This record gives sequence, C-alpha cells and structure tokens, in this order.
Amino acid sequence: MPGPTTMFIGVIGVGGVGKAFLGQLEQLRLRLSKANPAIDLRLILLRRSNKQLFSESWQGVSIKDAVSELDKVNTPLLSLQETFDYLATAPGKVVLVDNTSDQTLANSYPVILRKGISIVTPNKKAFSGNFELWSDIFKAAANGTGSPSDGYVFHESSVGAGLPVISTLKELVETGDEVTKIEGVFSGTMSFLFNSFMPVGGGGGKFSAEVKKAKELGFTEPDPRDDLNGLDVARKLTILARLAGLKVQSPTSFPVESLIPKELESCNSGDEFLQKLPEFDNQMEELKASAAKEGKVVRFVGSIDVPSQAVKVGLEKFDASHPIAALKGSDNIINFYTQRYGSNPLIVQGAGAGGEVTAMGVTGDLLKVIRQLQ
Ligand SMILES: NC(=O)C1=CN([C@@H]2O[C@H](COP(=O)(O)OP(=O)(O)OC[C@H]3O[C@@H](n4cnc5c(N)ncnc54)[C@H](OP(=O)(O)O)[C@@H]3O)[C@@H](O)[C@H]2O)C=CC1
Ligand SMILES: N[C@@H](CC=O)C(=O)O
Ligand code: NA
Repeated sequence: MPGPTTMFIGVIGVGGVGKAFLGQLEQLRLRLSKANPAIDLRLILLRRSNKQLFSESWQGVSIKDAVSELDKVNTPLLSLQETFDYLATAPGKVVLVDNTSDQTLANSYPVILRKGISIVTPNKKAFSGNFELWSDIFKAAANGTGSPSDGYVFHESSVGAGLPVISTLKELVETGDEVTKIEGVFSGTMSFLFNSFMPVGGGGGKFSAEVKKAKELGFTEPDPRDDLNGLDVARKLTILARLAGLKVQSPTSFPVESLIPKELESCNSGDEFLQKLPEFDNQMEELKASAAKEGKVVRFVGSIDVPSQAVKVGLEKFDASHPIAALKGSDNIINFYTQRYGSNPLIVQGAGAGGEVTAMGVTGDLLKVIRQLQ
C-alpha cells in the first residue's frame, strides 16, 4: 500500500540525460529511504519515442533494470494523453520528468499540471516557445498562480545544465534586486567547439571534427543543427529574459547569428549535415585567422540588456586575457549585473552540458518537488 510519502515518478526520455537521471534517481531513492523509511520513490512509467513501460500494480519497476526492461516491451505505444491519464490515476503524488526535447510534450504542460502532476525537466521548449505557453504554464502551476492542488514545475537544467542559473536569477528578482544585464557563454556545445577549435595561443582541431566530438560527448542537442544555428542559446536567453521580467515573444524575435553554412541550410537530417560539414571547414579557418591577426579569439556569446530590452546572440572577438576566452571544455559563464552587485557581476561558471551535470539539475528539481509535497 502506498503511504503518505509515496511519490510516483514517470520518466519520458532515456537518452544521455535520461539515463544519467535514472542512475541519480536510484541513488536518491536509497538515500531518502535511509533517512526516512516512510519516503518511497516509485518509478511507474518509462517512455522513449517508440515504447513505454508501466507499473500496472503501482509497486514501481526496478530503476536499475528499467532501461533494459523497456527495450523488451513490444506492446503498442499509448498516446501522450492516455499516458497522462494513467499517471493521474496513481494513488498519490506524481512527478513527470521530461528528459526529451519534444515540443508536443512541452505544449501539454498546462494540462499535466492541472491534473495535479508536477513536472521537472531540462527541456527548454516549453519555457522558450511562444509567450502564451509560458503564461499558461505558470498560471497552471502550484508554484505559479495555480491552486495548491495543481502540480509544481521546475526547470533548472533548461539553462546552464545543472549550474544554479535559474534559481540564482529567481532569487535576485524575488528578493528585490534590479537585474540590469545578463551576459556570457550559454552553450556547452559552443563553448567546447570554440575552446577546442580556436584555443588561446593557437592550434586547435578542425571545426567539423570538434562538432562530431561534441555530439559524441553528449553536449549537443539531439540534432546538433539546433546548437549551431544559435537557437539553443536564443532559447536560454528567452527563458532568462522572461524571468528578468521582459516579455520576449519567442527565441526568433531578436537577432541570432547562425553558424550553419548557407549551402547546408537545406539538409534533410542532422546526419546529412554532419557528413557535409567538413566541406566548409575553410570558412571557420578564415574566421580564426582574421581574429588571430588582431591577437584575439572568437567565442559564441549572448546578452540581455534589461533597461533597453535588447537581447542578442552571436560571435564576438575577445582578447586572450578575457575570462570568456579562457574558458575550458564545455564551461558556461553567466554574469549577472545587478543594482546590488554593482560593477562586479555575480558570476556562475562551470560545465554547461553533459548527461550527469544536466541530470543533477533535474534531480535537484525533483528534490524541490518532494520537499513541497512531503
Ligand atoms: N545533453 C545536455 O548536455 C543537455 C541537455 N538538455 C536538454 O535535455 C533534454 C535531453 O537531452 P539528451 O538526453 O541529450 O537528448 P537525447 O537525444 O540523448 O535523448 C532524448 C530522449 O528523448 C526521447 N524522446 C524524444 N522524443 C520523444 C517523444 N516524443 N516521446 C518520448 N520520448 C521521446 C528519445 O527517445 P529514443 O531513445 O527512442 O530516441 C531519447 O530517449 C533536451 O531537451 C536537451 O535540450 C539540457 C541541458 C544540457
Ligand atoms: N546543447 C546544449 C545542451 C544544454 O543545454 C548545450 O550545448 O549547451
Ligand atoms: Na541550470
């Protein structure tokens, strides 16, 4: 029988982040039940694009074996609506973990929240799509203007992976500081690409080869064109700008520089794009050489100027001594300029992509929900 502190968890998406999350969920389950044996986390749904696994009896499936059990399933996939209805009938509190980048699922968040199901997710689509969806989500959430019986929603990993970017910005705003500017490097993929293709001091690999590496390391979006076209950074800036109080309509409503060569804009798939990208390495070599002539390197950055409501995303040149030029690996750096912090910004820096660090933000959000519902 489920007790008052039984929490039913549904997980959608078992890619790089989803698999790392399941590992962390099992650790969390063990730690919480050791601290308080009444706390009982049960995995009742695991779904990928073509299969799903249920726990018919609400007992929960083994988290350790869930991915291999999911692989064995050969029953027809339920619709998303049927899946939400199943979750809503669980005999207790339910949390849905969306580890996909699916827009259709993101569009359903208001409906899910109104069923009393909480959501934690690294998926940016819901928070960076049209402004109406953003408003609907927070109207429906218990930690927005919804009722206490609605679900909670947290999305820390949608910006800067597990780095405390969203929580920091929210606290600045909610404690009455005035945020004037947010700027920095917001993409783990772009950071990795430029740090390794154009390192300070010269050298570096071929741009296209670094893109393939970034994908293999699990830094890119499922389709790496979503990183290279600047849209992933634009989505993150849309989220931060909205949290800072700006009514940004969409991630395409401000200037965004794309690194997709014109000739590859019509590729039909990410694979075709990756295959053809080496033909355009010379364009990136020219960019590197022209920056080097000025003793600089190029990095992919973004900024939000709050008073003028100006948001932009693109390439900029930096001196070798600049902190942005000196970043390593997939590191993000996010500078918050505020009235309280004056001319020395509050800085958040560290790995901005990768399965484990992203899953950590999702697991942290799950803990926030558990604390609210306990
Ligand atoms: N990777 C990173 O460093 C970071 C990722 N994120 C975000 O985390 C999310 C996941 O990223 P990542 O794990 O790297 O991506 P992956 O491509 O590795 O995994 C995506 C997973 O989602 C599943 N999926 C896709 N569409 C659907 C659908 N309609 N229904 C059910 N399952 C679906 C896929 O199913 P299948 O296995 O069948 O293909 C796959 O299991 C994305 O939103 C991304 O933007 C955020 C911060 C950092
Ligand atoms: N593709 C994204 C993943 C995290 O949001 C990135 O590279 O930053
Ligand atoms: Na974050």
